[in-house]
Parts: sequence; C-alpha cells; structure tokens
Amino acid sequence: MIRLENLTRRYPGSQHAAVNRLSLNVRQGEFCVFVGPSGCGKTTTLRMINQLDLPDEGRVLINEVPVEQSDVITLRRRIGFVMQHAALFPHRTVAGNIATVPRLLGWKRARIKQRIEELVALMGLETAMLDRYPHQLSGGQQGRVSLARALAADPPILLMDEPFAAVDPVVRQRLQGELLDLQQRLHKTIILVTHDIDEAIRLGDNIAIFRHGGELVQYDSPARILAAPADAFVERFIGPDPTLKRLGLLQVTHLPRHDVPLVDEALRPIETAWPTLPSAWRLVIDQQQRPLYWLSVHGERLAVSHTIGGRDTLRQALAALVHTPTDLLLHLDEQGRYQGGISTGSLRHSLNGPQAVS
Ligand SMILES: Nc1ncnc2c1ncn2[C@@H]1O[C@H](COP(=O)(O)OP(=O)(O)OP(=O)(O)O)[C@@H](O)[C@H]1O
Repeated sequence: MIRLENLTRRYPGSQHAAVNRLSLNVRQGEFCVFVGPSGCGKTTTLRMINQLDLPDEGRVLINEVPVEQSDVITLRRRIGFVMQHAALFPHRTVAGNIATVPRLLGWKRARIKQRIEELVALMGLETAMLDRYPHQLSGGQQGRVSLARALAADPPILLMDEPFAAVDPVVRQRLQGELLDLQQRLHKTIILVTHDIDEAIRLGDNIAIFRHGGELVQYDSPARILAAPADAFVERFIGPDPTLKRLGLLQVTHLPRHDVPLVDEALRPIETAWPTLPSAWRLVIDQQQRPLYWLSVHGERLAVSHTIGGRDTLRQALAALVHTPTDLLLHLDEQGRYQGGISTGSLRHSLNGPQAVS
C-alpha cells in the first residue's frame, strides 16, 4: 500500500543525509512503527510520505501511484496526520479542530456535524467538550481529539508522529490500548513514529528500526526482532530482558493447552485429552469445571489463590507463577471455569519449543 523506494533526503548544509536510500513496504491494514534514536530521520520520512517535504532522491508510492502525482486534496483525503504533541490549532474549538479536513474538502455543514458526532462516539469524547479550546483539555484528551481530527475524513492511511510523547506513562498506556482497539475495528494502514521501543513492541505488526543517518537496520515483527536482533545496535536498542518482552507479546490463549492433575469432588482422577503437567498436587474441580482446592499426595489442602485469564500475557503468567505455592497456575475463563494449567516449564517450552515465538 505504501512503498518507499530509495528515499533520500539531505538538508542543505548538513554533511549526512537525514534519510538515506530507504526502501520499505507497508501492506494495507498493517500497523508499522518507526523507531530509533532522536534525529535518525523518522519525522523526515513521515513528512515525505505526506508531501510536506520532498525527497532529493527516490520516491513514495501509495497503491503503486507516486505521491507527487496526487494533488493536496486527494492526499488529505487519503492520509490522516497526527502531529507531534497533538499540535491542535489553539484558536479553534475542539469541533473546529476536528472539522479541519472535512472543511478543506468542502463538505456541507450538516455532513460535518454528523461526522463530528460519529467521532465523538468512536473516540469516547464528551459532547460538552466540543466547544472548548485545546488549552482547556488534558493531555490525554488532546491526544484523542488529535486522533479524531486525523480520522475525520475516514482516510485509509494514518501517519502518527510521537502521538503519546507529551502524556504521562499511565495515560500513554491507556491511549495505546485505545489505539489498538480502534485499529481492530477500523483496519487502517498506520505508520507511527516513536523513540520508545516498548511502545513499538506493544503496537506494531512490524517495526522498522533506524539508526543515525536515516539508515534502516531491521524491519521485522516485534517477536522476530526480540528473538533475533540484526546486530549489536538493535540488541542495545531493545534493551535488557528481551525474553520478558517476548513473553509480553503472547497471550495465555496462545499457549498449547496443558492440564494439571485433576480429580472430581469424590477424588476420582479425571482423564483429559491434553498432556498433564507433572506435580505432587491435584486440583479438585466441581461439575461445572470450577476449581475448589488443591490436594497434595499427603492429603494436605491448599486454597486456589493464583489464576489467570486467556487475554493476560505470558509475562503476567510468569509474574503470577513466582507466587504460586504449587508452581502451577490455573487458566480460568470469564465464568471462573478451569481451562488448563501453566508451569514455568510450559512457559519455557513456548519460547524454545516448536511453537516458539518467532
Ligand atoms: N528543516 C530541517 N533543516 C535542516 N536539518 C533538519 C531539518 N529537519 C530535520 N533536520 C535534521 O535531519 C535529521 C533527522 O531529523 P528528524 O526530525 O527526521 O529525526 P527524528 O528521528 O524524527 O528525530 P526525533 O525523534 O528527535 O523527532 C536530524 O539530524 C535533524 O537535525
């Protein structure tokens, strides 16, 4: 969908290229994250995709058509741009900000009003906020309005330049989650720029890692970058504990099912179709598959204290396992019914075995 071919940009007076012979393909519906240290050419690349800056060499193609063949109106209809630090127009209300591109495209007032109402609902904004000015909003609210403005004309492509840099870590995490939920519904083609590798790992289907001088070092899925960094620079950039980060990418439901030793309320063993994790403890479950208590081979009883849900990550599972007295963690569904068991061994297997994160 977006193809960069040998894209090169040298600013006058600078010895090094800001972006150097960059070639990259972003598929339709892909969430691609550009990451790298400050000044490595990420913003310059986004600006060239959006025609705010022109390459000295190479070209940008959208759906195989070079962008320079598109007029500004077509480009704004196709590409929503979320600028660094939200960058809302300070003298326009929230409604005025959101209406920017629809007005540019000459939409009728009624259509703009209807679209603003849709976006308010989509982004979880309050209608009362529409008449306020940007300085009357929190950082998180400004972020949402900025995204609503970028989505106003329903463009298939979203370019986002450090959209969460100005908000505190708690709000950032929430906005990241909201963006992922939104993407599941909207299926845009997204390029997001950040210098935060953890943000890149959480959001990206693919991550492009740049180094100074606008050189692309590795372009791959987060799991493959963590499992097989291209060189020492990438290794340093992803930082310590790549294994924990890999575990953070997988949900409990992705693990092949294992069972703990199971017995019914009359302590009769329950056979299952899945491999059983070795343990001196047996889990007593009722007829509705709800866990009742643990029973040791010596008849000792233990309450069920640590459980995990299917949507939790394997990193959360590992953290919980550290605290389980039985060294077994129970996976329960939303109704509290038993769905399988996890041990440190089965987690290790998920990283190294045939279904390893790759
Ligand atoms: N208008 C400009 N004129 C001259 N040099 C520029 C201009 N804009 C950017 N540069 C230089 O080009 C290089 C790449 O800048 P760019 O803003 O693309 O990097 P970045 O990776 O987005 O950085 P950051 O993460 O700090 O935003 C830097 O060395 C920067 O100083």
